[in-house]
This record gives sequence, structure tokens and C-alpha cells, in this order.
Amino acid sequence: MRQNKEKLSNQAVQSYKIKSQLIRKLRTRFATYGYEQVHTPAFEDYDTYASIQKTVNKDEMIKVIDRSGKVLVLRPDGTIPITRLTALDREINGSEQRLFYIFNVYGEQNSNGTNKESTQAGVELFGNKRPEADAEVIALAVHTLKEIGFDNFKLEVGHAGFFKELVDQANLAENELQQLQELIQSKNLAEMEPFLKQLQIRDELQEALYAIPLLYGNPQAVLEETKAIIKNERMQEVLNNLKDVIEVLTDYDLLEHLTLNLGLINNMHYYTGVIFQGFVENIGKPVLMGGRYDQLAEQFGKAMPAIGFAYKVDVVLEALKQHQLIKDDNNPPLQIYYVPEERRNAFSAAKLLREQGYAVITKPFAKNAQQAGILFQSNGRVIVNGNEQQVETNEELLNLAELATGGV
Ligand SMILES: N[C@@H](Cc1c[nH]c[nH+]1)C(=O)O
Repeated sequence: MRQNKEKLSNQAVQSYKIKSQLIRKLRTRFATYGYEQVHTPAFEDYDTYASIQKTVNKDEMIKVIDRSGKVLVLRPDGTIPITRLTALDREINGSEQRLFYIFNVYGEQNSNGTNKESTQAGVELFGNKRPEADAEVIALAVHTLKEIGFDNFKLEVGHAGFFKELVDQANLAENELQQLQELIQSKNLAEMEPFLKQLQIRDELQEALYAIPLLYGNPQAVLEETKAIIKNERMQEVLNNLKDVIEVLTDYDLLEHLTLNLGLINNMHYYTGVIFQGFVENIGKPVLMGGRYDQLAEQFGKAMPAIGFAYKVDVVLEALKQHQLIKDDNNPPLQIYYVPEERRNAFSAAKLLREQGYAVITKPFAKNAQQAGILFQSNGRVIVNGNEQQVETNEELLNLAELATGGV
């Protein structure tokens, strides 16, 4: 029973608390897989950013001008700065690096265009291009998704190379490619058929593209179906790679959470291998995205394979709210009231309780004010929940504090 439990009326306090609990959970789990936290500045040099290929769309970046007239950009993504940090570190030479970050990214494209700032919590594993590395990172994504509390979630796994190989053969114009991606992403087969018909491409290629949205479901079954549309050696390699990763993942015992989706297309342009997205029930957008990007580090002068993912923390919070998974475990601070002669005693009691981890607010007693908590009154006794009590020892004080806050 929590007698003095008032709902925290302050929305900002409440939502920040929930956000920090989530972040704490992710941070702890990332660390238990051997990942170490790093940070990079929010401001990046625009010129460096603009010169990187396969980065974020320049129009979507938020630019700022400093006093000297230099154009800066607010980091639109976590992977690029972390890759640069790692690539430029001279002490890192081919050795594996497991890093994680929790920071904000900025852009014009975030959440329906209004919210330009969003929090990401991500991991990056550098220096390992084996399927075991892909599986480790995917397993960490699933582990954290489970831990956050969602019952029903799916991790969709695909491959950046698969779609790319097929469309490379089709020689499409930029706008055609864009349209095709959208049709595949929305699995819009009805519109896809006429769209593919009017493209000037071989029948066989049309059929393969039409099949992509259907290559979705149980990993083993999809791997089997995909064999039928393999067009060249490169596509075979992609399929073999996926098969290897799925095989390692089998030993993590989490196949039930995996869906193979060969129509998966991630927004970032740097992906070169396995890609994946985490979805929870009834939320239309992914809560996390990730994949392998083996060529990004080369742009900073070091060849370094890499794979990682990032949670869109704000989307997770939205999902938690919708799934009513937010536990109301707010304990409002304990209030200690005092009459003037008892102020010293009240302060010393508050100090002791704070040292024990209680949140305590002290206030002069006002007659008609609401007084849930402990009142230090003039005769050396206290009133808790309307009952007068004796308090002489520290132990008695702790018992009273427990009584006043509802205890456990
Ligand atoms: N930076 C990617 C996620 C990611 C992290 N590592 C690899 N991919 C994104 O914002 O979508």
C-alpha cells in the first residue's frame, strides 16, 4: 500500500524517467556483450561529410554556420562518426573493436518532419567480417528487444547485395529505382505488376523482381525459395552468406524471432551485406535498424569491415506507450515537515534518510497544507499518516520512512 503515492503530474519528469530507464537497460546489455561506450561531438565539419560517398542525403542534414563562417552539420547519423573515430585511431590496426553510443542525431527527415532531434542507442563491431560477427550483433538486437518487454517482435533480416544485384542488371533510372523500392517495401504486388511490365527489361528479370516481396518468412523456407531466382554468381554468394549467418544464429536459439526478408531495404546507403530491422506489433516503423557496411571505413583511409545497429529510442518509447508496457514505479519523494523548533532535527533526519537512498524534500509546516509524509512537531514526536509516533533511534526513523513511503 502506498498511501502518499501521488501520480507525478509533471509529464516532462515522467517521460524523461522512462527514457533513462530504457537507456540504462540498453547500456547495461551492450556492455555485457563486451561493447564499450564512446561519444563524438554533435557538430561535424560539413565539408568532410559532404565528401563522403554513401552518406545521408545532404538536403536532410541540418547545417549551422560558426563565427568564422565555416559550415557545420549536426550529426545526422551515428555510424559515420563512429567509423571515422575508429578509422583514424592509429592504435587500432585490424583488431576487433566493439563500441556503443547513446546520443542524439539530427535531420529534416525524422518523425514526420517535425521532430528534428532523435535519440539513438547503437552498437558497432569493427574488424570482423565473419558470419559469427553478423550473428553476434543480430543476437544482441534480439536480446535487447526481448528485454525491453515486447512479447511480439520480429527481426527481419535481408541483404543489401541481393536487391542491388537484381536492379544493377535492370539499368533503371533513379526515379524508377525509387518507385520500385517503395513498391517492394510496401509489398504492393497489385501495382508492381503493371510497373514492371512497362519497364524495358527481360521477362526473366521482371519475374525475379516481382518475386522479391514474396521472399519473406521462415528463414529456411525463404532460403530454399530464393534458389529459384538466382541469376549470377554474386547472387549465389549473397545467398550463401545469408545461409551461413542463419546457421550461426540457429545456435543462439532465436530463430523464432527471425524473418528472412529479401525485400528489406535500409535507408542508409553504406550497407554492403546483411541488413536487418526490428519490428514490434502494431508499430509501422522499425524500432531498430542495422547491417554490415564493409566499405565505409575506406573513406577515412582504413579498410575495416563492420556491422552494427541502432535503436531509434523515441520510436521504442512510442511503442512501449502503445503496448502499455510502461510500469508506473514512481516513488514520489518523502516529505518531511517541521515546526520551527524542530528544523534542526528534521534536517538531520533528512540527511540520514538521503544517505540511505531516500529522496527527501523538507518543508516548514503550514497548518492547512496537505501533509503526506512525516511531520516533526514540537513535542519531539512525529506524525506519520495521521498517527503520532515516537522516534528516538535511527532504526525507528528508517521504519517510519518506510511506512510513510509505503515501503516495499
Ligand atoms: N546508423 C544506422 C543504423 C546502424 C548502425 N550501425 C549500422 N547501421 C541508422 O541510423 O539507421
